[in-house]
Amino acid sequence: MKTLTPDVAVIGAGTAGLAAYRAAKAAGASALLIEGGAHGTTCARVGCMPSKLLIAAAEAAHSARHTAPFGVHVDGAVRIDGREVMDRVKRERDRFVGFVVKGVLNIPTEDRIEAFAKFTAPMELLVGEDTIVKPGRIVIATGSAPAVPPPWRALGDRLIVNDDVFAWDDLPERVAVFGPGVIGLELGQALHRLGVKVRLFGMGGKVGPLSDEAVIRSAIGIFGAEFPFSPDIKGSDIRREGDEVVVTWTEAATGETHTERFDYLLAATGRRPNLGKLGLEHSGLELDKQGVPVFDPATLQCGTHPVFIAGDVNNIVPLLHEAADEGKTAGHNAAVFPDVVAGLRRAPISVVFSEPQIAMVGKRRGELEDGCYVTGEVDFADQGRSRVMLKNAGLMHVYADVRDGRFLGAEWLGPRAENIAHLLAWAVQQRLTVAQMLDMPFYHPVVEEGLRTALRDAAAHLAKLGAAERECLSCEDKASDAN
Ligand SMILES: Cc1cc2nc3c(=O)[nH]c(=O)nc-3n(C[C@H](O)[C@H](O)[C@H](O)COP(=O)(O)OP(=O)(O)OC[C@H]3O[C@@H](n4cnc5c(N)ncnc54)[C@H](O)[C@@H]3O)c2cc1C
Ligand SMILES: NC(=O)c1ccc[n+]([C@@H]2O[C@H](COP(=O)([O-])OP(=O)(O)OC[C@H]3O[C@@H](n4cnc5c(N)ncnc54)[C@H](O)[C@@H]3O)[C@@H](O)[C@H]2O)c1
Repeated sequence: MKTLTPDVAVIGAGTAGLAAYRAAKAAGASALLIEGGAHGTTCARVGCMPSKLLIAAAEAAHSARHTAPFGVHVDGAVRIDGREVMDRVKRERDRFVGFVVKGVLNIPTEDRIEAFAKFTAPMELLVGEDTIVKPGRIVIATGSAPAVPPPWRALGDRLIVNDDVFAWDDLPERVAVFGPGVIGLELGQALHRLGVKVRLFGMGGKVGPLSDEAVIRSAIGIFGAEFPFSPDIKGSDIRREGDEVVVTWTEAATGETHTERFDYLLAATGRRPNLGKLGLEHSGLELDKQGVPVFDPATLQCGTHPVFIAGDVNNIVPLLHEAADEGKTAGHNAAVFPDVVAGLRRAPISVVFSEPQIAMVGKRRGELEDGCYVTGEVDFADQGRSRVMLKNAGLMHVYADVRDGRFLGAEWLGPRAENIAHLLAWAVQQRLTVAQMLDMPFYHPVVEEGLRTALRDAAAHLAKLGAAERECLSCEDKASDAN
């Protein structure tokens, strides 16, 4: 048995772990990076990048099929070669993974171990079978994994998750996608556009990360018009017959029961932190009800222990740029412990790469208190530039503080949302008011003119408020931490 005593041990060489390792080293600590699975990060191997590659192929197919309204006709069938689609997805994915792996291989060999780590005592890790690590500080950056309802395991190899999709050599014929969250929506729509027979199933009528009911209704209408979408089912029965998955479900809205057969069930029903095999019961850390160590979201420190937790595993905001920021905070704080500092927290931003795209910035509608904000709206159906491009679908809601007109956040689906989301997130971070945003330039004709319509609508609502409504003493605290 070998014993190592680095200043900092980082468990997990994903986006957060790599950032933590680099930050710890930059702050002058010795650091050990421990990776139990494949190098290359979730984002590059089975997450952000392969999903966007699949979506890009789907967009190409969709565009090719929808030229006629412009008077442009593609004579002959649009043919999708599933093998070629998957070949490009995997080739390009491997290229992205290759860059990450190259970066890992540049880390000195004495600074990395390839084996799973688990706590055997507070501040003691067993790594693999023959190494004990007794570090001064620990960063937990073990990421997350799909949360699959246990009864579905009976489907055997007909049950798949996102990782399996990106291992396909060819596209299947029929896939039941469960979970209309971010992953289910992105992959479900892409597969549909690539000619796979898809039905997207949800429970409770939610879509993606949206919390604004009007925007959710718009999303259900738009996606439901494009592919079979059952956003709110109850009483489903899922079983395997031969190589088929047979799904029987009841639509909550109509009470109608249906049965359909598929080749696979893709579980996109959420993700949960990778903590199960970490031996946290030996760590001395206080755990919350979900079994996640209790930690300070600013410093990422777990209680008063010299242990930090970063990335998807802490379940704050499971997004790539957040994992990178948190990794940096955790690694730096581990190196300088006990002089820990609050890390950078940027304005919230998230984008779903469906079409239309969904985006959210700043405060979600569900986080705002009634009476404390006004809503400005634009429907993209009549928005000039969107109509020109025949991308005129979607609804945007922007929220502004009743007291000072400060822009609080937005939820929407619509064209070019990935770009507009950045303008708006920057506005949130700069604490701009709606009036200040309306003083900024808007070119013509651009989709951003739709945003201006929503901001003008919010400004009009603000102008109508009386002095008492503006005072809104009840929402003082909520609004002050809107950033
Ligand atoms: C399909 C999909 C699409 C996505 N698309 C986007 C997107 O478009 N934009 C976006 O911002 N985010 C997206 N995400 C989310 C993003 O991928 C994650 O937020 C990010 O990868 C999290 O990084 P991480 O470092 O926390 O975890 P990971 O990259 O998963 O790293 C954790 C590492 O820890 C290792 N590990 C686990 N347990 C142990 C142990 N006990 N010992 C040693 N090592 C261990 C794992 O093997 C893994 O390598 C997507 C996710 C998925 C699944
Ligand atoms: N574009 C992006 O930035 C991007 C893309 C993919 C993933 N991600 C990250 O990955 C995280 C996980 O994504 P996800 O889509 O797995 O989770 P999610 O939490 O976004 O969605 C899970 C969905 O599954 C539904 N659900 C749960 N159990 C169900 C059941 N039995 N039947 C039907 N529906 C059920 C939930 O109601 C929810 O709508 C996201 O929160 C996001 O942070 C980001």
